[in-house]
This record gives sequence, structure tokens and C-alpha cells, in this order.
Amino acid sequence: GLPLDGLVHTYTPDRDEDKIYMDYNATTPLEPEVIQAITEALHEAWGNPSSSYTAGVKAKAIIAQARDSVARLVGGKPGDIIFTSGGTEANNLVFHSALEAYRESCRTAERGGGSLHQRDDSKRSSACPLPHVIISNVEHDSVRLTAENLQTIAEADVTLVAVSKVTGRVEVEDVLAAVRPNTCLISVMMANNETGVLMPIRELCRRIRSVNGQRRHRILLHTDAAQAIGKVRVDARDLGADYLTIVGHKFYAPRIGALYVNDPGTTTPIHPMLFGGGQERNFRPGTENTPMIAGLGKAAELVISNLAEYESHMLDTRKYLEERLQTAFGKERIHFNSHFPDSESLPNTCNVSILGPRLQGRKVLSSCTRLLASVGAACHTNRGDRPSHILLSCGVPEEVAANALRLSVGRGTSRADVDIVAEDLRNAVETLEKPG
Ligand SMILES: O=C(O)CC[SeH]
Repeated sequence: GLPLDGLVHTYTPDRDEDKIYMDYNATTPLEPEVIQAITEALHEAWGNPSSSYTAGVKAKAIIAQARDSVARLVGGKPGDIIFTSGGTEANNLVFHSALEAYRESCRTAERGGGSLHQRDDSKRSSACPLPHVIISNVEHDSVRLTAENLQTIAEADVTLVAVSKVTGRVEVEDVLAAVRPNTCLISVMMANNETGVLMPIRELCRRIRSVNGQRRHRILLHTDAAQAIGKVRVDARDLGADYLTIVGHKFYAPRIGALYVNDPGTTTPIHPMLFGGGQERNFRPGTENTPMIAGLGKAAELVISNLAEYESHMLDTRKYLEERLQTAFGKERIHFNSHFPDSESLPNTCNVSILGPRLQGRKVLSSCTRLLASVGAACHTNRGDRPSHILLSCGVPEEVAANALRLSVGRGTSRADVDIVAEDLRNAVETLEKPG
């Protein structure tokens, strides 16, 4: 049996020391079945997957099975899945590939379609302007800073399309209006990590595909689905995306990721950032992290089997949370920063501000004794007391955004947990508003 057998208690890291964890958009604990899959792989499939003896063959088989599960998770084929270290690497690989594809098309055009083997070291051929990239202004830092760096080093021009302050969503017409002849990539997240708002990816891809045929430079389409997978249905082929980012630690998998690429190297360009031993068909070489890939595959299987239940439970819990907050504080003292009447949202995300001059988000959270949550993206923790630029971009007034709490529930969050959190917040606010 596995060392996990006979555990004194079920592994529930999000409940230790009677804390209530409500920061599942930051990261999730691993499901016990995922830990089991990782542990089994560590014990029995430690071999190099490229080796022909048993331990290697077992590792290769585990990787193949995981690839199949992750492909089914996002509506792709096993050959569409490239394992990466996580979402940041996957997002960087998309930008690297799209720019290289643009340069390649320029070189080809300059040579009048001549052989691709005539290397031209200049990244900027005279016939072609710099590649142009479009992203939204509410992207995760691994997209936003990747794009900003390309602008800084003069390797691309970048347009940040502002989300609508009415819908909290990037509007398709605004993206289309930003398109230029040298646009080579549009990258828009599937769901925002702070507001939970779902972006119109399917419509955006449909409209761009309808114009791609008349363009000299194909516009490649990427969506970072980190926050959507495991919460809502994600089908890359149905969306029409060329690239789709998969992040394990948002759906109870370990810290590993993958990039969905629609027929990589044939239908969709992919250019490696790393060079090495040929793994992942040379798209992403490096000896495979078999146990983590096993965990990702198992977590994918759980989502495939249980998504409807996960989604409805999280939606019920989030709605109950919003009701309890309104009961605890009164409707006039609560502003839901994640409510945009005309937009669809993730089932689990409640971004809320309790109004009042002494109730900045971080202060309220540090006055809580049970709740573990955040005021916004975990990777923005070091931003001091500045309100989230994402909320400001969505039209949330500064004094309201300053009080934001990002409460994101998970598969195991119960109504009893919500009652405790509502009481915890009420006590925290009472303490902070005590005179003197
Ligand atoms: O916390 C989040 O929103 C994602 C990790 Se930076």
C-alpha cells in the first residue's frame, strides 16, 4: 500500500488551524487522488521516460495518459498538449512563437517566397514593420509584463485594449478597432482573476478568423484559461483559439502547466524558447517532470468527471456568501466589484468592498481571525495599499477599490464556512470602526 494509507486525518490543507480558506483563485490545494497519483509516479515511474527499461516505460506511459486527459479537459487532441513548468512559461512561449512566426513570414516575403534556409539575422526586415500585439488591460502579469518587455526592447508594438467600465469585459469591437496590418497576436484571458468576469473569447476568435483570410499577416489567437479551467467548461476548439494556457495549481493540481496549441508546428506555429534533448517533440525539451505531469493528468480527469457538480456547488456557495454579506452589513454598505449585469462571470469569485473610510481591504483581512483571502492577485501582494489597477480599469471608484476583498470559494467551501466568514468580517469591521 501507499504511505498515504492509514493517514490519521484526510489531507485538508485549506482547513488547518480552523482557518477558512477563500483564496482559491490564488492557488488550490491538491485533491487526495492527485497526491496519490504523484506519489505512485514517484515510487514506480522514476525512470527517464526516454529509457527503454521498465521504470522508463512506465514513466512514458504515465505521461501519455496524462497528455490524453489534459487534451480531453480542453477539447483538444493529445498532440495539441505541450507540458510546461506552468502558466508563465506557457504564456511566454505563445508570445515567442507568434513573433518568430511573424518574422518568418516577413523573411519569406522579402525573399519572394525563397527558401526558408537563408538565415537573416536581423529580427526586423526592412519590408516589415515591427510585429504588433494586442492584449487587454486586465491581463495577468505573465502576459502584461511579457508584452511590455517586448515593447521596451523594441521587438514589438503593443496595444492594451481597455475593458469596458460598464461590462468589465474587453469588447470585441474595441479589439477589432485596434487591429493593424502588422498585428500578429491577440492575447485575452478567458476569465479575470480578480473580478471573475468571463471575456468574449469565442466571438473574438470568430471575428478575427473571418478577417485572417484577407490579411498578409495571420493574427494568432491566445487565451490564458488559468482561472476558467475547473470552474466553467473550456473547449479550445469550440472557442477557436490557436493557443490556450492551462495552469494546474488553479484546479487542485500541482504547480505545473501546459499549453494547448492547435496542431503545433503544422496548423499553428510554435517556436521553442529552450533547446535540448528532444522531449515534447522539441517544442519544450527537458527531461519530463513525470510525477507532476501525473498529478496534472489526474486533476484533469477529476474535472472531466465532476465539472458540473463543482460549478454548481461553487455558484451556490458564492451566491450564499453574497446574501450573507448583504445581511451582515446592509445593502447600502456593500459594493460588489464583480457584479457586471451584462457579463458572465466565474461561479466562485466574489470581489466585494465594505464601504467606510477605515475599511481598506488589507486592514479588514488582517483584523479577521478565521478568513484567509486576498485583496487581489497574489502576485500583486507587494503593491502596498494601492488599489488594484484591475478594479480601477473596470470603473470601480478608487475609495471603493481600496476596500476590495477578493473572496474566491472552492469545491469544499460550505455554507457553514460562509456563515463563519460573514461573522468574522462583521467582527473585524466592528473592531476597525470602534471610536478612538
Ligand atoms: O492570485 C491570483 O490572482 C493569481 C496568482 Se498571481
